[in-house]
Amino acid sequence: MPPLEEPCKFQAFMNPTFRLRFPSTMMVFLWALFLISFMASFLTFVHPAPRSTSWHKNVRSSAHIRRPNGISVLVTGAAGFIGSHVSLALKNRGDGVVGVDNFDNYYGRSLKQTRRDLLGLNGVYIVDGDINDRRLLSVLFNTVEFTHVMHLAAQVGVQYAVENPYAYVRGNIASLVTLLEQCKSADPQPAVVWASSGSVYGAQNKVPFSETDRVDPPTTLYASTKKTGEEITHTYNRLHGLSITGLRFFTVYGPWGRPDMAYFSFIKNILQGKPITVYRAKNQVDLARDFIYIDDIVKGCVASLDTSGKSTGSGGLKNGSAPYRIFNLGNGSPVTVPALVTILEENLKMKVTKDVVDMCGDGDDSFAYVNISLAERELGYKPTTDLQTGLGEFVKWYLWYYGNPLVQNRSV
Ligand SMILES: O=C(O)[C@H]1O[C@H](OP(=O)(O)OP(=O)(O)OC[C@H]2O[C@@H](n3ccc(=O)[nH]c3=O)[C@H](O)[C@@H]2O)[C@H](O)[C@@H](O)[C@@H]1O
Repeated sequence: MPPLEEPCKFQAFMNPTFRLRFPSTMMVFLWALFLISFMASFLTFVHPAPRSTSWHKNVRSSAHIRRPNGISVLVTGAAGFIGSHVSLALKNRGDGVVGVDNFDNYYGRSLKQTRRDLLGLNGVYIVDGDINDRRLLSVLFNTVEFTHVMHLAAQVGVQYAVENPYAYVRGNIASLVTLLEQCKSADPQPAVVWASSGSVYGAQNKVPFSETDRVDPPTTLYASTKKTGEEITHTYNRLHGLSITGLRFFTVYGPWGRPDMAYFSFIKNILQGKPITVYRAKNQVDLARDFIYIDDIVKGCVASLDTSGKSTGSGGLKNGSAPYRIFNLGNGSPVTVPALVTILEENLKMKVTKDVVDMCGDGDDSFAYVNISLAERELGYKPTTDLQTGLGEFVKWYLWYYGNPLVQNRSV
């Protein structure tokens, strides 16, 4: 330590204009005090400290279990399409449910805020936060002893990945690891059920897709992040004893759905008298999807939670093997996009102009046809809503929620 009167080495690099005379001990103390308080207030702003008393009260009340042998679930992405439906179903049967959602504006916030408000009326509290925030997760897990985590938060959308690839790394990989790290360290550890994706099957020719098939190569970045998620969760199962169930959702649709998806954007254009774009695969083959109604997906999610088995680790160390499962959740009956459009036209009693565009390359999976026998056997999963009925329910909801522009001349 140089003698006090000698200017310390650090000052040799400071801009002469701001070079200070070597401060007295009191000055050093005051500077240090200032810097500590500045950093503390900055961190409080950027990383909010544990919430207020009312925040804890809301979280605890929302997590309260009201049925014998009920479960207490943290639902990530709870303001999302599937997340909001699953949260309500769990709450209605008497489970404890706490949601967390970052309310990102991928497809606008207002629909998410409305879903949040409706869940609030049903006793489900959604924390406005990002699961990449380790402090927030730590506070949540110190406030509630979650038995399960239903991880539905993700950056979704197949095409958007081309525009904003970084959102998929942060939303589907970084956030998954942050969440799993918290689950690993929790005592007791929760069981984890999370949203993988049917798109992991990529350009596979063997149909119908089965869980035992090799899943590569994925054809989109979105699918790659979901496939990576399956590898990462497998690691946390083997190393730390987390019970993991991955659900490969296919094309989920229904009331309160996602405006970025085809069925949703189609109805908007039809009602506004605008044309729609119908993509076709190479060789002018119609694209087909395994459309699955939201109520059937909710049953699959709840059954996965109920059969998850227990995580075995404590303090991050594994004590025996824990279940690792993957299930296809679809309908098992692919429908082409033109057929979907026809059903919408019949429901609306309107015709739409279709701009048919042939896709170049592998920017999308042309065909999705799924084998759901494993979920049927292990989860008692049985889809009951066909596309005609499901789309009818969606159209009714859409006209109720947005109003019918042909009637009220309201814009969506
Ligand atoms: O199966 C899945 O895992 C994925 O299903 C959907 O992805 P996708 O099937 O591509 O759903 P849409 O974006 O609604 O597209 C459905 C079909 O309509 C086609 N499409 C889409 C938009 C459009 O304007 N025209 C059109 O023909 C797409 O190419 C696709 O074949 C969801 O958006 C993903 O989050 C989900 O992970």
